[in-house]
Amino acid sequence: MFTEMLFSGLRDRVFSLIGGLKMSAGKKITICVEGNIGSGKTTLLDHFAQFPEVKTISEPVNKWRDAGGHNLLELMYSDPARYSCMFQSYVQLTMMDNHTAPVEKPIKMMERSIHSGRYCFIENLHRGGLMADAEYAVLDQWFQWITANVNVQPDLIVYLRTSPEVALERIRRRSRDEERAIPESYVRALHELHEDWLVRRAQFPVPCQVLVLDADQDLSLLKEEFNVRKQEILCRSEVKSPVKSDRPAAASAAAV
Ligand SMILES: Nc1ncnc2c1ncn2[C@@H]1O[C@H](COP(=O)(O)OP(=O)(O)OP(=O)(O)O)[C@@H](O)[C@H]1O
Repeated sequence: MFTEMLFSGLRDRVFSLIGGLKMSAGKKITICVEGNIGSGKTTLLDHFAQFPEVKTISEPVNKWRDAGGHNLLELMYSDPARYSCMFQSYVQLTMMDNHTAPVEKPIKMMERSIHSGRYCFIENLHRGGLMADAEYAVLDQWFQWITANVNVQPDLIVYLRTSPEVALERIRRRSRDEERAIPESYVRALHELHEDWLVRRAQFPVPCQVLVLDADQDLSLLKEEFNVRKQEILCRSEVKSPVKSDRPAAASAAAV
């Protein structure tokens, strides 16, 4: 028991040292926070914003609510069949912007990624009959081009895993104007797509290691877990029970 503790302590120190060396060699780390609507992504980012080595890029939804004076989120929910392709093309642009934004600090932590846009949201709209085949094909070709030519590769995904019931309850409680009409089926379908992608790995590639956190727990307890697992979340120690990447190291996208 004592030897085990000593060994795991030593191992964490080694990983932390490697993380430190990676950063001191100028390699910046990007962490993407994923999870269903209402899973607590902004809470996690707000929590980590206090650390001097972390630059957070949170609430991309604010950009979607004010794109050149247009609330694209509202348009999308008011008539998804008409506006979801336009909306998702803007999401891809804003996500690519966030992935490539230069930061001074060693760690960039961003809310969502271009990957969840494609594998969860675009997929959901197309499967649900709200996006035409041709629109889906064009968005997919943009996605394939971007992931092959631009560095949108995260080092770690932190997946805030909720049950659809908890996500729905949080969405109802915060009552964001545009989200009032979200059907329960939409949140359930998004849950299944996050699970397919990040846990079951049923259909789409996972671009990096995944750390899964139980985000059904009360947000104050979740914040305690953020503290306890800070080293793992910041890529400084080995991720316990990770979901591993599908992407061979050599296949990662070229840097821009
Ligand atoms: N590709 C997309 N990526 C993210 N959100 C999208 C996308 N397409 C549509 N949306 C909508 O944007 C809104 C924001 O959802 P998102 O989960 O990104 O943030 P959030 O709910 O504020 O996060 P949290 O509550 O976990 O902090 C939701 O209404 C969601 O349905």
